Amino acid sequence: MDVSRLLDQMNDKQREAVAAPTGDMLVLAGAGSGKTRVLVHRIAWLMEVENISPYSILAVTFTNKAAKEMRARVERLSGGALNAMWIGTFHGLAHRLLRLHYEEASLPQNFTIIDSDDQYRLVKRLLKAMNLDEKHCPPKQVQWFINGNKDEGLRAAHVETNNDPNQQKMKEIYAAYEETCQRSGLVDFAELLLRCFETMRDNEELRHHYQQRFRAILVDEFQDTNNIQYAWLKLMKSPSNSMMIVGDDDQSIYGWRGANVANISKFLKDYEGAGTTRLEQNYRSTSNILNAANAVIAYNSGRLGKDLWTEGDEGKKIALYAGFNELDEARFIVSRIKQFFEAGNALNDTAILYRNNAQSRVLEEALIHEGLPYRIYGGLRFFERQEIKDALSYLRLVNNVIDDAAFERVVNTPARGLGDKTLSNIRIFARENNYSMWQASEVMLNEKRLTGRASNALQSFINLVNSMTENVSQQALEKQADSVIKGSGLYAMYQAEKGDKAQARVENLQELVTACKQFEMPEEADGMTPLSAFLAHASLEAGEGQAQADQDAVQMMTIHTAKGLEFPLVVMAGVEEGMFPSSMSNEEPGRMEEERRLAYVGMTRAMQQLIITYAETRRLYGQDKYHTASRFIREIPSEYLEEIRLRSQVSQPVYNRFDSAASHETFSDSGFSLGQRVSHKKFGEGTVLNYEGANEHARVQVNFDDFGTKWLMMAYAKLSTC
Ligand SMILES: Nc1ncnc2c1ncn2[C@@H]1O[C@H](COP(=O)(O)OP(=O)(O)OP(=O)(O)O)[C@@H](O)[C@H]1O
Ligand SMILES: [Mg+2]
Repeated sequence: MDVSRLLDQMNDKQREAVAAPTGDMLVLAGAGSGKTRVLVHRIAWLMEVENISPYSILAVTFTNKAAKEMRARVERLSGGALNAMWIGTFHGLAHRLLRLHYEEASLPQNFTIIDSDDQYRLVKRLLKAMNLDEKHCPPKQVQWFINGNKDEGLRAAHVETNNDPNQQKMKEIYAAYEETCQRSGLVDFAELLLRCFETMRDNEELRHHYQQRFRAILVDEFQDTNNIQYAWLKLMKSPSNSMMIVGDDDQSIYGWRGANVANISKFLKDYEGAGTTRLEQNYRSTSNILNAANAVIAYNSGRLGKDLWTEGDEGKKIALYAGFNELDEARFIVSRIKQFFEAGNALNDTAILYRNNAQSRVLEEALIHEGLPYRIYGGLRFFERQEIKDALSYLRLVNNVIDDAAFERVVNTPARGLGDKTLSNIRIFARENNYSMWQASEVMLNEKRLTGRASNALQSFINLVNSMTENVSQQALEKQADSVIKGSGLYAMYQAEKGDKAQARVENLQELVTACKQFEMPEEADGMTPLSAFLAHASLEAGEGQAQADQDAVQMMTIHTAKGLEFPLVVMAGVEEGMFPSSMSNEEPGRMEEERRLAYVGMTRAMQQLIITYAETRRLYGQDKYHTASRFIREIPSEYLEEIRLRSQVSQPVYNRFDSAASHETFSDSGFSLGQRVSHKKFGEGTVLNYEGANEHARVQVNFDDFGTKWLMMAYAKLSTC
């Protein structure tokens, strides 16, 4: 049997781990040192050398994408399909076990999995049934409470309330929620893990069966396991099987969701015979990138300590660009990606990483503008996001009340007590009389065809849209968006919710106002109102840009989503204080160090080139905010950095150390530069935001104090400096 290929292209330490005698083992190593590669080769080794059947292997990883990739890599190495092998995420594997053993788990055979939105709705219904006010018990907070306890393995009956009335109330709701789910056969994500754990814990026969079946358990990204996941792994473990865990304490980035990096030391304590292998050579990144990342993470305390080095080339320095604003930043990023692409690289090899999903919008627009296809992972494109579609639907109604799709979407969002029955009556009446839903509603109200409650709810919706139409249609576009988002109750609805998802929705709504502010009327919009031109832009954009399934495309995602992946060119965008680290990281102990680990994860995704950008002013929540470079940039020794600066004729206010020479990219020969104050005969004074083209084709974008943002032809604009 030739197993040398399993040890090819491996250093001594890696080989040691792949070919170790069976036993428990920890591989603790920094980014790009080949942990995942070792794990994949170890699986093949166990099958071929230790004669362990694929049926007896259990491999766990963090995302479905990673699980799929891992299976493909093992199958390639061992040359055949391995259907009997269990590879999956914790949730996926727990689901599989519960389907197989629903009886032991006390679940109906056809139990239903509910996602976070379903869970939210269920909690809301429950609160109503219990006569509890959502103001005092916000549904998101209830969800947070339930899931947090489940992640710690606590049922309602186990929750300690310390006689705190608030906690007691939460506990009561949790108990009622458990009862409802059990009665209706519903299982939420946290329940998958907890129920699976309990089933294995309480059923000795079943536990023994799996302990014997799974002779080898392997876990990737172990640093992000939470307590219930670790407890479940422990149940699967017996003295006769072995467990290999690989991880990196410096890449633990899910603490905010209950992940517990201390599980690594717990593992070593729980399994005393476990050996530890440290991999220290990085094969992914150039030495400039790696040294910079090492320097940043060195600012954290309490690390398990690792030395990471590379034999790789020094490579290019990390390019650092300070955009004048977020538009300038996006334009720079896209131009660099274009250069990389034109030099013969694939777009698939480029990734733009950001801290929050809301940051994608400006980048998406810049990519579309340049005709570069892109793909967003782990999230929807901006104009397809639920809250954005809700807000746009209100704007669509303001623009045109007979828009039925918009009507249907928001007539009961936020909830105003309109039931399915009433809506279906309106639909039927509209169809029979060839009315739009809006017209049908008005007629039905006039003719008193609806019951009191439904009629009040519908009337309040009609009044709301009417008053929006009257009050806002004369305002500037971004004012219209702002009034509609607030007036509709959407903003308040998401703001009242707790949790990161709701927070992201609030940010996205604010970003929509910014999008309106930055919107420029295209030439073909002649005669259209700004609102209808913007709505056309939003729906066109929703259908544009996003790449086809296997099309070469720029990869866009949050840094969290990029964990474990690698790309030749990585751009980290929006690396500013307040954005990254996020402004909330000062509030909770340990959050700042978690943000720094996130910076480390982001930087170490880059193989050949890393570009870090930030914007000195950023329009956030409708206001221009001055930002300074992130502390993480300042933590990179300057020898690894190259600041991208071109000539400039104006000096900027000094916001940070990179501004000392204050020379933003300028457009040659025009005599103007970004950020400069200029004056126009008709529009008055403003600030230069952007430019494109050259000579007689040059266009300049100016944000006029009284007229908003406009693109002007340089040749005709006759701008003067102020
Ligand atoms: N001995 C080796 N020789 C050549 N290339 C290697 C070697 N070991 C790993 N690599 C390559 O280095 C890159 C990083 O490996 P891998 O993704 O396994 O690292 P990792 O430690 O899992 O990283 P992360 O912490 O980001 O998950 C991959 O492209 C891999 O193929
Ligand atoms: Mg990995």
